[in-house]
Amino acid sequence: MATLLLIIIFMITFIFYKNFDKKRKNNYPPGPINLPFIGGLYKLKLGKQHLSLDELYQKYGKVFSIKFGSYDTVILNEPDVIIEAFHLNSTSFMDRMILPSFKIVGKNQNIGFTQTEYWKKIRGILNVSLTKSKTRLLENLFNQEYLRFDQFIKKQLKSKNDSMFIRPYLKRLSFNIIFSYLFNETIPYEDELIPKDILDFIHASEELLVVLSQMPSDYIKVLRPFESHKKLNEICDRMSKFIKPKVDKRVENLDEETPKCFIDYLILQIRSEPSQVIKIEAIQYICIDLLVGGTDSTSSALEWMILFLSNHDSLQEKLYSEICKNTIGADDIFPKLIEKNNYPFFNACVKETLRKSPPVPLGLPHKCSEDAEIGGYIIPKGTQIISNLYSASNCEKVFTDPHEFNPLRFIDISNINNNNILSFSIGPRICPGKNLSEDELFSFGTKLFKTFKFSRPNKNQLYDEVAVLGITLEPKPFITKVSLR
Ligand code: HEM
Repeated sequence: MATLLLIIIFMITFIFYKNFDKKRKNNYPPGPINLPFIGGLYKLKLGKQHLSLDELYQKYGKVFSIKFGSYDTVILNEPDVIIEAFHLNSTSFMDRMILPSFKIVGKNQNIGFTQTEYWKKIRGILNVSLTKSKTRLLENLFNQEYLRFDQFIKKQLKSKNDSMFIRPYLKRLSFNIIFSYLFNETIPYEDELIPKDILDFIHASEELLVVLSQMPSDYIKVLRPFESHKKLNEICDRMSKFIKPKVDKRVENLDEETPKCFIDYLILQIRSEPSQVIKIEAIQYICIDLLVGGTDSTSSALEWMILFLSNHDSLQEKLYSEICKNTIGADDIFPKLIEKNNYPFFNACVKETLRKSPPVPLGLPHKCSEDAEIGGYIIPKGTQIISNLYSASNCEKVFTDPHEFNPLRFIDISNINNNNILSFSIGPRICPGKNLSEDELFSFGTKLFKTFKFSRPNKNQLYDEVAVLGITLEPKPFITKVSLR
C-alpha cells in the first residue's frame, strides 16, 4: 500500500514538473511553485489576496503565472501590460473565465458571467439602455436620494449621535440609486423600517459575493464531486424571489410611450433586437448584476474618501473651500453634474481614492481565447487572466510614493501618468457602471463634504489605511465623527 502511494506521488510530481518545464521553455511567465491539485493557491491569504499577489509581483515581475487549483493563470500587475492585453489585444482577452458557480448565478444569461456573441449582444443592449435612461433620470435621482440621506444623518446628529459607523448608510445610499434607477423604488435608512423582503435581498447579495470569493471547488476540480452548491443555489433563489416579480410587473404594466425607469428602457431595447437572442427572462439576472456590482463598489469608494480626508484634515478643508467657492449663495446650492470640470481638486480626490484603494482590486477573471503575447511572454489559449488592479494602481514605477494619499498628483499636469487609473478596468469589458458611478461619486461627494465635516474621534490616532478584501476592498470598520458645517 505504501509503495503504491509512493508511486502515485512520484507520478503526480513527474507530470507536474514535466508540464512546468515545457511551459517555461515556451516563454511562459515565471511564477511560484505549484502544488498538485491546489496549484499556487497556498500562496494567497484569505482577505489579503491582493497583498499576497502584490508580494508575488514584487518577486516575479509585472507578468507572472500561478495555478489557481487546476487553472493556469497569468496575473497582470502594471498598467502597461493590462492595457496591452485588455485594450490593445482586446479580441484575445475579452472573454470571461466562466467558473461553475458563475453559471449558477448568471444562468448563462447575465452580463458579468457570459461571453462571446451572447455577451456582445447583451452588453450592447445594456449600454444603449443605460445611455437612454441616464440622460433623463440621473441628476434628479441623485438630488432626491441625497436629501433623504441628509435628513437621516441630521436626525442622528439631533439625537446627539454624532459618532457613527457610516458604512451601512453609505451602502443604502448607493443601493437606493441603483434600486430606483432600475425600479423607481427606494428603501428607508432606518433598519427597522426596511421591508423584510428587501432586507433579505440585501443580505443575500452580500452573502453571494462572500460565497463566490470562497468557493474552492471552482478551481480545485477534485473537490467538485463533493460540492452541492446548496448554499449558492439557496442565495440565488432568495434573490430571484425578490427581483422576478418586480420585473414581471414592469413588463406587464409597461407604457411604451413613456418609459419610467431603466428596466422599461431595457424591455423596449430587448423587444427591438432583431435576432431575439436575448430573452425578457434575462432581465432579472441583469438586475442582480447591477444591484450587486453597483452597490458596495461605489459606497466603498465614498467610505474610503471619508477615511482619507479625515486623516488629512487640511485636504478636507481645501476641498470644502473649492465647493463653497463654486456654490456661493444659499447653503442648499449644490454642484450640478455639468459643472464637474469646475471642481479639479474634488475630481483629483476621487481619482486618488480609487487609485489607492480600488474597490474591485482583482477585477473579474478573463480568459485568453487564443495564443497571445503580452509583456514579451507567451500566454496559451485558455489561460485565466487576472488584472491585479491593486498593484497596478499602487505601482512605484508609475506613481511616486504610491501608498501616500496625495490627490495633488492628479492636479500636476506635468505628470504624464495621470490617466493610468484602471480601477474600472479597460477595454470592451470595462465596468459598464463607470459613468454612473463617477457621477454618483461627484454628486454625493460634493454634497456630503459641503454639508458635513468628518473627523476622527481620537485626534491623536490616524485611521488605519490598510485595506481588507471583504465584499469589496474595504477599510477596517471605523467610527467617524460627523458635524454640521
Ligand atoms: C466605484 C465603483 C465601481 C468600480 C470600481 C467597479 C469596477 C469594476 C471592475 C474592475 C469590473 C471588471 C471589469 C473586467 O472584467 O475587466 C467591473 C465589472 C462590472 N461592473 Fe463595475 N465597478 C463599479 C461600479 C459599478 C456600478 C455602479 C455598476 C452598475 C450600475 C457596475 C456593474 C458592473 C457589471 C455589470 C460588470 C460586469 C461587466 C461585464 O462583464 O461586461 N459596476 N466593475
